Amino acid sequence: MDREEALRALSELRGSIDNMDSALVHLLAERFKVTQRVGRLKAAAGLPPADPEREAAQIRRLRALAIDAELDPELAEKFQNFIVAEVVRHHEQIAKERRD
Ligand SMILES: O=C(O)C(=O)C[C@]1(C(=O)O)C=C[C@@H](O)C=C1
Repeated sequence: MDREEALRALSELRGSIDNMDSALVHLLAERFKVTQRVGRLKAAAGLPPADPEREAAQIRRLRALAIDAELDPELAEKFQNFIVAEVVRHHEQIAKERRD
């Protein structure tokens, strides 16, 4: 493969990466819209921001899905933990704003 061909192939692959990154941003936006509602619901009902049992079940499920999809389950777990930590932070903020 010469340099020209390599650059064409790279550009095509990057187009696909950009489409998938866009999809991820849209999915995350929807997920955070829903978790904001969950945060308000929990704060109104006096429920704790975090639910460790639910989190453990989500990790088990996502690790199994990742293995099935040939994705490193460690990556799936790290990604989920990163997202959920941010959600819990938002829930705590919502609960605090309700108290103040
Ligand atoms: O399901 C809940 O109870 C949520 O608050 C949502 C969520 C999530 O982002 O999936 C976030 C925090 C909880 O610890 C568990 C799950």
